Amino acid sequence: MIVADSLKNCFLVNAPAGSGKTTQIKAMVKKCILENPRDNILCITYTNRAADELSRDVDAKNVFIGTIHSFLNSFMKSYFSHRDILDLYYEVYEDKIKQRIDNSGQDDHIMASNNKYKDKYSELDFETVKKNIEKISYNKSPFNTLYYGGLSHDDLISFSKNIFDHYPIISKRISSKYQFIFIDEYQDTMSDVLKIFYNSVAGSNVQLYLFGDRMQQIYKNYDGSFEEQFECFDTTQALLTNYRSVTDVVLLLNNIYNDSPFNQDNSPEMKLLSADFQPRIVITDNISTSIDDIKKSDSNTLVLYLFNKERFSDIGALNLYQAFDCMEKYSFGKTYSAVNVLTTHYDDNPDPLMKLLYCLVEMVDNYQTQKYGLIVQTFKSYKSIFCEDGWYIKTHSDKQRLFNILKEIFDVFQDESKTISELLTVLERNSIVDSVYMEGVQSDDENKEAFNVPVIELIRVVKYLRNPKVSTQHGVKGESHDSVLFVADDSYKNPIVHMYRFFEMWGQLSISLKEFHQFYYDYINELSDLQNTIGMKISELKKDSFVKHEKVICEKISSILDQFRCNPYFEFICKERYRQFLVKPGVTKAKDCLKESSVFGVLSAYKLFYVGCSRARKNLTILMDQSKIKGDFEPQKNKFTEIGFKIE
Ligand SMILES: Nc1ncnc2c1ncn2[C@@H]1O[C@H](COP(=O)(O)OP(=O)(O)OP(=O)(O)O)[C@@H](O)[C@H]1O
Repeated sequence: MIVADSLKNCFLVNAPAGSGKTTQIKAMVKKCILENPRDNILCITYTNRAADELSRDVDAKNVFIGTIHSFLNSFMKSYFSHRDILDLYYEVYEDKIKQRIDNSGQDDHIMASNNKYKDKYSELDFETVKKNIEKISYNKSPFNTLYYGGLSHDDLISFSKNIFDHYPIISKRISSKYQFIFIDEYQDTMSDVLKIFYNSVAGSNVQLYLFGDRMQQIYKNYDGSFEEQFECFDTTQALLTNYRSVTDVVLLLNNIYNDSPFNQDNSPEMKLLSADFQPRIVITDNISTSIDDIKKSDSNTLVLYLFNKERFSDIGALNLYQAFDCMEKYSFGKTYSAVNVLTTHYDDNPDPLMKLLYCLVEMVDNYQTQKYGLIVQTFKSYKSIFCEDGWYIKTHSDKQRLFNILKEIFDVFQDESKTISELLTVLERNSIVDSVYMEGVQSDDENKEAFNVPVIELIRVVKYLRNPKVSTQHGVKGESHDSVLFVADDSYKNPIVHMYRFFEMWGQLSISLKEFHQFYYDYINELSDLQNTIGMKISELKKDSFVKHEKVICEKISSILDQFRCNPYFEFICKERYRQFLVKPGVTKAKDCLKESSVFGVLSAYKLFYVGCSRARKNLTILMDQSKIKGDFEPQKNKFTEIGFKIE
């Protein structure tokens, strides 16, 4: 491993909520431009929206602000037609290309795309594909177009990493081009991306800054494999002023963070303000009545709900939730959950089907309000989704044709009986969506369930998300409000949040994120080690497979018990289940004690609780459901009081 600490050119600025990280990056970029006008500056943001926000008043040619995809797309372009890189491409993708040519599963969509290729080039075999690809490109889509050298979102990153690993000289070109590199939201950045930059700049004079807050980690992009490198970063630059909240809330946040180097003081302006009441815990036996009462006393209260199955059910979008919730690609452990993809704006939506559908919902809105210019702009901005021949207007008749198509789409959305499948048929008939994109959406078997969902459910979710008075766990970041009401809730499936178990643990333990995270990563390493040994997921164990692997499983359980013997997190969350297994070993008990989600659920509750509280500028209320409280409430009550809440 390359050690950077002797060079002191890698900085990790982990700073709590409201400490002005985004503001600081902007200020540093501007300072760099002024002080080092000849230097090049690279600033990687997590979303396109964040990039737009950051670029708003930075206007200099030597600054690149964008997502990792837009950066790699621009940086790798010149290498993508190089012979050696093309050879690496064929090496990496040969099997996939050949499998697609063979189409042994007789997939209709693949057959159609193979025929299309043959129509164009008269034959289709691996050598022909090789002969015809002149360069590789990023196709800005979730799907690879491997016959044409097109890399999808995921493969742009994995293939670029492959290139950097094979050709360190190309990796070094990042550090010879950029003198300052900033990465925002490092906690949600893939380890591969962190490694690309770290490996490039270590040993150089380039200054690499990672900004973010581990406590606000939302996605499962980061897999814990950059921990050793983090140790080499200079962490002395701190942002310890909170510009968002009044003193009571900041003191509370410090207590939740429970890590003295990250203790914040609030700004002089915020010190002058005071809340209408001390942060409070309200315990109720009727959540919805209490929400109504609180909103009546302060109608501007922002209500933070856990977006879970019940919430989708309440807003009339249960079918949509269920269709996505059963998809393997959004199951527990994957980067995104069903809730992520259903609550993310189309700009940054990682799911191809939802990105397309939410784009259409917006177009339909614009159609209704006759903002046709905005519709054309959306078509233009998403060239990988929409087929230019379908929407391009040259003549009056093109205009009329497009208008008719929009009307047809609008009518589908107006009809409560129509399904997503019927909407897709309209799109296909009118060739408005790019054929590769449509093929990707249609041929993904996991989407089948979603095709039967009524389109009206999409509108209900979008409308709900637009309400400025409610927010979800994923919409929470970046927002703030004078009065916040955090509704404490559990969710045992997608998203996994064990809030009341977290409260119970908190009553008994002094929790710190660093130690809790470390335990989580160490623990899941053990679980994945076991899964690798038995060659299957623990959750898929059945009676016979358990018997087959019983010896290995029992050994692992004993070694985990030994390894985490004195770990307070393990003791609280897992130990009882392990004990039960030892009393009477069996498949159910084994699955029960080796469940990653029991640890993850409490960890995610801790982070969510912090993020929720941090959104309040002045008044903060936590609403707890009496019937969901776990264990003895007395120690929990003491904990809440000790950290700055009053209990009502
Ligand atoms: N130096 C500053 N002076 C005054 N106000 C500031 C300063 N820095 C940030 N702020 C304000 O404080 C608020 C929080 O800032 P910002 O969003 O940059 O923080 P953040 O650390 O990125 O937040 P979070 O991590 O909670 O999303 C914003 O309203 C911002 O305008």
